[in-house]
Amino acid sequence: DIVTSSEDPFGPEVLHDPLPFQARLREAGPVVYLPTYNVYAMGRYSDVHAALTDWQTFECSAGVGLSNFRKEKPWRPPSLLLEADPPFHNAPRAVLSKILGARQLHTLQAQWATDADDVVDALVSSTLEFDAVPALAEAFPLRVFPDAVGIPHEGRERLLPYGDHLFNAFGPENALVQRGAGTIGEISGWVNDQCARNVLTPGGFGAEIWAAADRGDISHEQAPTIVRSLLSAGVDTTVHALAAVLYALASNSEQWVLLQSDPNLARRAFDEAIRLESPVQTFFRTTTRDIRVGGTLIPQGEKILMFLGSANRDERRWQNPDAFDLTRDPSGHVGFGMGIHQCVGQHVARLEAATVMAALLKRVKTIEVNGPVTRHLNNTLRAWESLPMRVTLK
Ligand code: HEM
Ligand SMILES: O=C(O)c1ccc(C2CC2)cc1
Repeated sequence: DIVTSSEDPFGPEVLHDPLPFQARLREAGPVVYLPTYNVYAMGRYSDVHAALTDWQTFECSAGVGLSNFRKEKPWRPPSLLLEADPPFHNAPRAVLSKILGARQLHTLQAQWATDADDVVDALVSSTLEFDAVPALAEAFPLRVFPDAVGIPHEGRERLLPYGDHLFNAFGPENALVQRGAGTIGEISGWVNDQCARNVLTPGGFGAEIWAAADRGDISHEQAPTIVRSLLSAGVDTTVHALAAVLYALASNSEQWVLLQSDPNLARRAFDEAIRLESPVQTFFRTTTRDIRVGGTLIPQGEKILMFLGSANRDERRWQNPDAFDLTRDPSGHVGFGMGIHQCVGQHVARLEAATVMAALLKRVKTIEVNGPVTRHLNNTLRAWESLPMRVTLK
């Protein structure tokens, strides 16, 4: 009674345009076995949501990529949050929840608003036609986030390639992973060096993690790996999420007009863009026991591939799922995950996006796509290579 599919979700065709495959996956049933990778795939919202919120049955400590850490050595020491389960997950999670919580970010809000105004003003005073990927989606997070973490300025250009390889490495060892393999050793060494106490600026997120170790909330051995979590999860994700919301607004001019009439819709616009594009497309879990899903018995110890992007466009859960619609309530989307591992940095991401959109709304009258949009292929990220845009000013 096992439904199977011989399609390759990590091949270039599906990575380039995942929507047709995801529609077939949802149609085929709650669980579809993919013999190509010996994994069980879920594409429907209800099944993905159920797996994300049942951490006892669908564990993370065997890794949240294709590789099973119980059978293969991880390419880097496991994350103490992402690749950990209770009880080991609890303390590191509590520490980051406190440091990255919405309340803490008020001090950053004013500074980031100024940074966003500076980036937008400098851009539109030099040109009204630009590629939004380098000019905004990369420029703003790389200007504000490394400083918020408190790492030195030297070598920050390594952050994007580090994240690109990290997200590729959750998938199979295909050409995308091989492309990064040559430089990841040097890049990882640099990333690990940025997690040391003595290089981190006082008051930054990194120093706060070390202060939590001084309080005994975590151990000093754990502190650098938790700083590494910020540098791993906090850059490429926000870059491609920002590109997603800029693309959505530029290609749905009536939604841009709606946003201009009510700037408070900016946060909803970001979450709706994350629902629609799902910058983080997929993650895995490993079953801790035999479990029946739909009509399929999944044995213990099997890898489950959850398609967050598919769940976020499931017609069983969303009306007119493929529309970017600021009148819809996007809450409940799984673009930040769900349950005990739900993105602990989501408030940071939302603040970055809200400040950029506020700065654009102040200066820009119209925004439109002004040339071919190209994608950057990655095993896990729905990522952008180029987003040519044209704006007019107020
Ligand atoms: C729009 C940007 C972002 C997206 C789409 C995103 C997405 C996600 C998703 C889907 C998960 C759950 C992974 C799973 O269940 O296996 C997650 C977890 C996580 N995210 Fe984010 N993230 C974003 C930004 C950030 C930022 C800015 C930070 C740090 C400041 C961050 C730090 C983390 C960490 C540490 C975890 C692991 C949480 C845990 O396992 O308890 N993320 N994120
Ligand atoms: O803790 C980490 O290293 C980590 C790495 C990547 C992510 C993805 C989901 C955003 C989350 C956490």
